[in-house]
Amino acid sequence: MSVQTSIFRGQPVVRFSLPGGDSCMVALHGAHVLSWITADGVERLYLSPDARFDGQSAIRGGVPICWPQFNMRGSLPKHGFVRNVAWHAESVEVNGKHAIATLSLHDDAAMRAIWPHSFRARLVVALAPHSLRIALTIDNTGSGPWSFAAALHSYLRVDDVTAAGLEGLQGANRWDAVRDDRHVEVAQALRFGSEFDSVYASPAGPLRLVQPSGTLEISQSASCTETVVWNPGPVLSAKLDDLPDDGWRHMLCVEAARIDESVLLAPGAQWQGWQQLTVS
Ligand SMILES: O=P(O)(O)OC[C@H]1O[C@@H](O)[C@H](O)[C@@H](O)[C@@H]1O
Repeated sequence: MSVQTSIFRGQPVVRFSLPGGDSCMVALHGAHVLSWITADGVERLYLSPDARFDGQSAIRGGVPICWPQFNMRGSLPKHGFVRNVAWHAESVEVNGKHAIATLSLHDDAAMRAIWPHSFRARLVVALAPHSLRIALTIDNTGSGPWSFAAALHSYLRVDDVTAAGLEGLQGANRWDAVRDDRHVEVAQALRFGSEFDSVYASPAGPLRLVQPSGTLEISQSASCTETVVWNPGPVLSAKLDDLPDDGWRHMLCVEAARIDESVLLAPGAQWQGWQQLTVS
């Protein structure tokens, strides 16, 4: 059965919702989750009003999928190439209190020209009351092993990032990419206001994004061994032409990632990584 799509800013999207009112929208381009609105009408993801929707560029906001490379750590385009191509909408199932959308991507000649491996990627977006779970599954469909990095690069919407705190990383090993400095995190709650770009060794427990308006719990699979926290701050925000100058104030990226030790996947083997967001 084919999946019904609609058009959002010129691009095909899949929309689904629960009887209680929670809803979600996913672009086929990049299998990019663009919106998650809870039943109280609150949008939980940040999507830049200046994001490019040209069917080629990475979309600024929502949940970009970074794969098979993180950032510039390799010879591929920044954050890999799957956020720049159209995925296939496989299915949307709504049953009772849950809705699940599945999108997939297979290697093709254009991808093999820059990364000569056979793979299948699948993104499962599961919506439940007050929660969203995004799971990326990678299969090696080729005849030799290959390795990759990955990140679910979620842009969480915040009312004012300077009034928010991110709890749960105290005691975690941190690489501060802005200062190129490694240390153990001492802060009970991270605070934001200038450029923040750090890779943390993932703690065992969930993180909490605490705002005056409420708290979002963020958890991730053990297979995602790092958590990236990114906010461009006012100076970098002004330089990014697909983000308004004050965009930094309304977003915080908390990314479930696999970076420092890449995954080595044997032929026929499978890997999965997920992030779950829960409004508490
Ligand atoms: O602008 P892009 O390619 O989407 O990347 C945004 C940011 O993504 C974060 O994951 C990185 O830690 C940052 O260094 C990077 O700037």
